Amino acid sequence: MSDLQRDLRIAVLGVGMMGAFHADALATRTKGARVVVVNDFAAEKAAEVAARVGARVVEDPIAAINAPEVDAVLIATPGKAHAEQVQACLAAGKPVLCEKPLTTDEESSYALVQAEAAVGRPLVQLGFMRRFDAEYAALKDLITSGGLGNPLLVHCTHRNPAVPDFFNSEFMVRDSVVHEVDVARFLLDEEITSVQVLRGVATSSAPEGTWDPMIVVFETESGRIVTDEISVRTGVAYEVRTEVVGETGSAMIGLDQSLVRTSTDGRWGGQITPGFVERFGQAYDTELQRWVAAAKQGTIDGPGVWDGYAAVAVCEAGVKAVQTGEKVAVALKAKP
Ligand SMILES: NC(=O)c1ccc[n+]([C@@H]2O[C@H](COP(=O)([O-])OP(=O)(O)OC[C@H]3O[C@@H](n4cnc5c(N)ncnc54)[C@H](O)[C@@H]3O)[C@@H](O)[C@H]2O)c1
Ligand SMILES: O[C@H]1[C@H](O)[C@@H](O)[C@H](O)[C@@H](O)[C@H]1O
Repeated sequence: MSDLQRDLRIAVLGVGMMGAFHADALATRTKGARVVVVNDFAAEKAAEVAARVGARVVEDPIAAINAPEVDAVLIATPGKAHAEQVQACLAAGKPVLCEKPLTTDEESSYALVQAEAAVGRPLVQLGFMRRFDAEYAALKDLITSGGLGNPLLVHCTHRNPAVPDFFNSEFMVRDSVVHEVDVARFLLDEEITSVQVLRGVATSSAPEGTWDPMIVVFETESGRIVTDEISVRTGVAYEVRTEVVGETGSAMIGLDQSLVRTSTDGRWGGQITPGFVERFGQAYDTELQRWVAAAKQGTIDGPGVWDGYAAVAVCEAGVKAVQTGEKVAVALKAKP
């Protein structure tokens, strides 16, 4: 049987909330894929997921990547573990789907850009799943086809109902705002050149010293402005909206994607998606299916290592902007 005919054999690293979701999707909903190795620092989580998907546990993450039966790797460990694990995938020449953020600092992200360039082919795909969401794809098509005229402004809203206390303002930028950084780059097809963060009154549920919500303002190479409201403790639901204002029209997505309006007892109402799995379920599945098909051919099909690096560089400037209240310039290094 040729490589393209048999299932892609995957190692999943980190089977917490996101990794367990991806492992189940690979095992049950993705064509041509098989999870053969599971790794997690928490042995009981690894054992539970491995038993469910019919894989074996490998206790060391680097050994899991290098296991001879593994063709490709999905990394869903926390961001601070990504640099070493993605490097190991590149060293082994194995395609990898790495959850965002690529790493937690610009230098280590750029080292991965260089390491992939040394390999000579794209192997690293980033988990910016919004690019695979039907609404974001339609918005991108509308812009590309000229349906809004020249895009002038992008307004984003990103609200999570609740997060753990370690989610301080810096983490909000690196882990949450990173999605809008990629959305802006994807929709406008240009780099971000500066970041400013407006820090207002914080919600009483935020820990001392954490600005939640914040308004992040980006400028792009051509001078366009992108705004992002990031709120992670609304206590309400998962709300992700994006509006593009162009010269001849505007378009907004995420308004009521799952809002089934019901009318009973003289009242009307609906439900907002409670979390990212409900909102982006289709996007995660499409992302995985396309990655599996590409990885079988030894490549990627989606945002790559440069997109991961650029997003981390913008977020690093964003962290400085949070700390200082100043507008901070983004200077990307050379693209190999
Ligand atoms: N694309 C999305 O919408 C989305 C949603 C949620 C999380 N994420 C990303 O997925 C990643 C994981 O987030 P999560 O919410 O699932 O976190 P989590 O804490 O629920 O899970 C992380 C798991 O990794 C394990 N782990 C930690 N360090 C490890 C290491 N060095 N090697 C092996 N295992 C290790 C932990 O024991 C834990 O089980 C993060 O990068 C996060 O930003 C993306
Ligand atoms: O890791 C999660 C995930 O990326 C979600 O999509 C985002 O809404 C959260 O803010 C973030 O913390």
